[in-house]
Amino acid sequence: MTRSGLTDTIAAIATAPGSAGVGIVRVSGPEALTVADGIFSGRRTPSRIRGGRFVFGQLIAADGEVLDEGLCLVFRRPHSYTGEDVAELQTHGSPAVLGRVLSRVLELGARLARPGEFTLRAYLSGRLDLAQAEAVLGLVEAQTDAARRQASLGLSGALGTRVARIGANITRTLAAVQAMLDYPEEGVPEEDRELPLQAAEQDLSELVQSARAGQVATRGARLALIGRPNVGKSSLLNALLGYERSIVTPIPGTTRDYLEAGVELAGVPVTLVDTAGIRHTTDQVEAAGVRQAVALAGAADLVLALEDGQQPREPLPTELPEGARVIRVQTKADLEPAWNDPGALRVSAVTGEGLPELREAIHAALLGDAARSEAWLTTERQADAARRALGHVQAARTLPDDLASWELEEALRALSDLTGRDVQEDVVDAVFRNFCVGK
Ligand SMILES: Nc1nc2c(c(=O)[nH]1)N(C=O)[C@@H](CNc1ccc(C(=O)N[C@@H](CCC(=O)O)C(=O)O)cc1)CN2
Ligand SMILES: Nc1nc2c(ncn2[C@@H]2O[C@H](COP(=O)(O)OP(=O)(O)OP(=O)(O)O)[C@@H](O)[C@H]2O)c(=O)[nH]1
Ligand SMILES: [Mg+2]
Repeated sequence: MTRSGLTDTIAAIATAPGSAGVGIVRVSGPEALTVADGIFSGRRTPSRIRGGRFVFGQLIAADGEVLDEGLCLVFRRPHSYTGEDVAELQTHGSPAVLGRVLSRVLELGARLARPGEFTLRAYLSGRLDLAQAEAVLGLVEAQTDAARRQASLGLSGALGTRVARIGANITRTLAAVQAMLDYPEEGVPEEDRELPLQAAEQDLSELVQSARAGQVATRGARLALIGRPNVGKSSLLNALLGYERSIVTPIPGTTRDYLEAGVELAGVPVTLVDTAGIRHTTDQVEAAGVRQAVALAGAADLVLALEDGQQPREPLPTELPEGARVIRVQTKADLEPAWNDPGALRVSAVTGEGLPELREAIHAALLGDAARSEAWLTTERQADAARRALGHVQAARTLPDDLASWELEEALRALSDLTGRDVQEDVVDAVFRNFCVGK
């Protein structure tokens, strides 16, 4: 996508394909209002409508046929989403009406917008930074409330504010370091050099940690139920789902193959994975299931490690993968417990006791403090920039002044990549390629 096309007037259907009460064709660019003049007939022609106002009228084809009745809503630059003149033609929302309106608009001189081009123009006119543009995409694609929430925070510019604060701290240290290099005899108070950098490091590492939660909220998480045979894995999966998905019997070794089911937990799309009970066995089929269970635990974002609350404790014959996030669960809480461990959540799949606490713990493990955070990193591109900035800040804290100064400059460059103020064109193109036409 080149930036030279900004003199073009672009148009697209802005609403989803299919039938709906209302549909919108959006036109943006220097000729937007004169293009709208050619199709819309009402009390005022579009180029005479004031910004922020709408007029009711008819949409007219080239041969004079009335295509539909509708509204023309006008925005005047720079007070529009794109920062350009914009006319919205709001019609009844059928593909037939919208298709005719769009082709008339194209005949009148607009060109079909490329994917994301309206938002690209908002970015190029300085109305949105790149992280906000990514948040727009997140809002359009949000499938859950958690995804919507973080995208909405991103669009508000909260991330930009936070990044600016980090940048200001790094700049303060950079100034102090450079002053020390230039006038070594004068000396610089430690709080001007060390404290802002500490704050920046703290802020950046929180941001980097929020990236995992941000991606979990958008893409969802895999949660594996692991434990010895008969501890109640399949029963707990069914209880979390609210329906009988997995077979439950009193016979140990009931689940042999793994099984997946989707559910929304605390606003996050979660895939629950039921697995074979882990034990040493000579049965080849069961042994394959056991190997699979261990592998599934390794691939999961979170492991629920279940132990039978009513049986004497017996450790798993295999170690859980290193680094796995684990919630320990003591099952069958409705029965007399055979052991006590404050580190395990007591849950009953039969009475539902402990389920709310378990859901809460899952939410906390998946989203953690990021759930309350002011701004999250939502894309791998942002996470990468934040990690690079953090690496340079950490390096600067250990290096002598001349080298530290270079690291700090690199950190500032990585930060500006994050919100995308002066980034390379190919980075911008990669972001907007993911959009749909009309956004
Ligand atoms: N009909 C319609 N609904 C929509 C959009 C749209 O383009 N059209 N949006 C598109 O994504 C979103 C809203 N985003 C928008 C952001 C800024 C402006 C805008 O005109 N801003 C001007 C004027 C502000 C004001 O009057 O207070 C400005 O900021 O100067 C419009 C929509 C969601 N709903
Ligand atoms: N009272 C009580 N019984 C439970 C509870 N959860 C499971 N059970 C019983 O424990 C037995 C085993 O339950 P499952 O859910 O099949 O256990 P599992 O861990 O999936 O077992 P495998 O698939 O064989 O590894 C069944 O008889 C269940 O009815 C519970 O919370 N309370
Ligand atoms: Mg089972």
